[in-house]
Amino acid sequence: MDEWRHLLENDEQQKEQQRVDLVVSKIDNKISTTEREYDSAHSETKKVQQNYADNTSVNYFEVDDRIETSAELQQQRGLVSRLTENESILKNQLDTLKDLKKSPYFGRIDIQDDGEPDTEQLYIGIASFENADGEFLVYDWRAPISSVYYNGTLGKVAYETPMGKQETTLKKKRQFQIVDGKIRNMFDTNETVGDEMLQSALGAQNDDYMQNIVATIQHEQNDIIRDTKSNLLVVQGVAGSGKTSAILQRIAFLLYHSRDTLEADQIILFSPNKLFSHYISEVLPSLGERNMRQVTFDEFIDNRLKGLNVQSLFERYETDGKLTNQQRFVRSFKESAKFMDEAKEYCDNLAASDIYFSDIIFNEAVFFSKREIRSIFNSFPKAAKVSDRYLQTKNELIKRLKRRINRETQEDWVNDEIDQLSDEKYHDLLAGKTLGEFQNEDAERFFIAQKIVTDRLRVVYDAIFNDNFLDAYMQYADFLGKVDLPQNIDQPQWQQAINEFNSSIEFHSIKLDDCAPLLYMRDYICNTGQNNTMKYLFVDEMQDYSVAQLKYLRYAFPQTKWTLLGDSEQALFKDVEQPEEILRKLNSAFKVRHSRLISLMRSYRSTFPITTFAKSILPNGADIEAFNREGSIPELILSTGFKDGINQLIKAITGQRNKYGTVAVLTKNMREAKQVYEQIHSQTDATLLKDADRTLPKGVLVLPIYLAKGLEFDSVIAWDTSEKNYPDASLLGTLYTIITRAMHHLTLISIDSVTPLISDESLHNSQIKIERTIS
Ligand SMILES: Nc1ncnc2c1ncn2[C@@H]1O[C@H](COP(=O)(O)OP(=O)(O)OP(=O)(O)O)[C@@H](O)[C@H]1O
Repeated sequence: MDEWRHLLENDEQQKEQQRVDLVVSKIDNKISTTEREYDSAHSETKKVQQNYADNTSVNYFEVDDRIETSAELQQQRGLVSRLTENESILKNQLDTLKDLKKSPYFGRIDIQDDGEPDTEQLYIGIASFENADGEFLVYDWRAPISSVYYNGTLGKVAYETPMGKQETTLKKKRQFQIVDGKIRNMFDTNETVGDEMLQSALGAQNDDYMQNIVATIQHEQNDIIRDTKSNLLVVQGVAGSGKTSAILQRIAFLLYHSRDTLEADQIILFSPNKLFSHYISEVLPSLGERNMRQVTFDEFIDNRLKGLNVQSLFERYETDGKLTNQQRFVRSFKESAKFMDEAKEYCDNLAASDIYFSDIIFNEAVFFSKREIRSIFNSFPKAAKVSDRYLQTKNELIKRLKRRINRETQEDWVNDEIDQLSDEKYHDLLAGKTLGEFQNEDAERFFIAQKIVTDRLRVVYDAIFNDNFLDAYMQYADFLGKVDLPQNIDQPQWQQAINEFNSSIEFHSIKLDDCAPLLYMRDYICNTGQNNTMKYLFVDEMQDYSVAQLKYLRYAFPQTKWTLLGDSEQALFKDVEQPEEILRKLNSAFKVRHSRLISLMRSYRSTFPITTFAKSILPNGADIEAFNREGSIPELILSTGFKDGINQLIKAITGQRNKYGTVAVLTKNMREAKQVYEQIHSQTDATLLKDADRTLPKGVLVLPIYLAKGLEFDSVIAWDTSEKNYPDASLLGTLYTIITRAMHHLTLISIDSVTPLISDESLHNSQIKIERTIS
């Protein structure tokens, strides 16, 4: 009987292979024609570019000729950019076709619509592919019907289309693993996506880059990927549950779903660190899409507070010792939605006399005094919004500057300067004007004089344009002095916080908790800092953001739909907050309609024994579902003192390095990472990773956990999980995050007695293998 089934299966596989061969040959033909189109597009672009280059060097000094040339050049420039765009579209098509050729599809569904006599077979791959008659040989995984593959079990199924919900009957679901045009594996399944496929995807060794998960997307991940209705989508997912994978697939999905209205650079992702940005950078290109914008919160803030040394979240981890209760209250007040609301209210009610205007200085003298600026502000109706009055003040300052420029053109120094201009410089200043355009010589001279004075006074213009006439730091300090304090904060503690703010500003630096409210106040008064072109905003590791920071992002990107992802258990150096609580806070802070919380409880990254151990250290760990992948039990090495610990570490590294491509030694902070690195680098090929690093080398890596957020490694060694180093629950998230970076193997090294965060129960239940060194 078994033999009979085997023969049948073989027969089926042969038939499927024939189809793969056919599709591959059609893809091959398409590749050839696209290559020809690409070559001719490329030579066309080169020809036009050459022509453009030849033309830019002619007739430079004759004003009249230059105008003519410039119109012609503009036309050519437009042509070059159209041709380059066409060329890059063809190049993308070629890349996608080449990927398709290797593995044209990964799924097949057989469906039968009501009333139809036959079933239809649809094949699903990373992109669609049609034959010459317009028949789909491969359907894009994002097409409406493809959702059936990810969601449905056999029988009646429904799927969303642009025309509304459709129903059909799913008769068969088949999965393929096709490598270089050959079917390696195929099987029919009734599950969402069979476990065998997942096993093989997850069992692979870590790569430098994250892989797309298109062939094995799970049902609950599919909900995240295909959600187009929520304005605020919050994903709480346990470590390794595929949050990051799901949002990258979601971005690819959105780009497909709204391809006429959405561009990749209208999507922005806030990522936890620069290594992470690099790690995920290949997922979208592997799906044939361009990458979205990516930025870390630190980079974003740095860019907006130029000239100040902004404390990063990482510096905060490193420098903050244990906070007193009062310090914690101050921080959480500054990070709250209430504080931001108070800041807004303060700004809305500012009278002219309350605003900290600054003089605009030119050549060490006052050009516009703060008194003048304040009286301009005061001249606009008091009923108007402060930001409107401010904007009108800005416009008035620009008007006055222009008048000053016109007056200044009559001055002797300007005439002297014009007389000394070389012909070449003179023509440069005329840029774009023909001599005949001026009524007379005086008009021409006035035009040149205006240019010279404008150039000279550019600093004043820039000061107005960049809002330097508002002293945002003083304004913020004034707000700090006036805000209503919550009951739990003592006045002297608050005064100390104000003093600290003032003295750090004197040294051109600012603490992280002051950044969001200060920027918000400055931008809100000045009517700036808003980007209206972004349509989607994603925040990964949302538990690392304060509500105040998220509120500022909300202000900065007002037109965006939000997707926030995180894991409340992975909060570093702070207490855990429940996801429902986070959503409640965000809902009330943002006042959005259509918000949704999705929880992912299944963890895919680590082997079963590692996830089982990770669960055991969390109070609610039992809710986490471990994906069933075999592996060895995590090891705990109890060393006797630092020196012994380092010896054990070197031994563990050597053992792991024989088996795996990457072994990461993860520490609590940078200080420890440096200390460990110093001790081991002469005996291992270790690399110490720092804040600014953007790429992940292979081999042995030593890094603090905050740089490893969102990443994963074949083998992880957690450094010094001792009682001394992890004394209480405030470090539970840190330890949990370290443990869950491991894909295949986990070792913990503890100097003397182990942290109480690892319970006796897990030690006794053989969830971890203990080794003691003998001194
Ligand atoms: N459906 C899937 N198919 C194949 N692999 C998957 C799937 N879902 C997740 N994975 C794999 O599991 C690992 C963890 O995924 P990912 O990094 O997206 O999780 P995460 O929830 O963002 O993790 P963390 O919060 O711990 O950083 C990755 O290697 C990813 O490729």
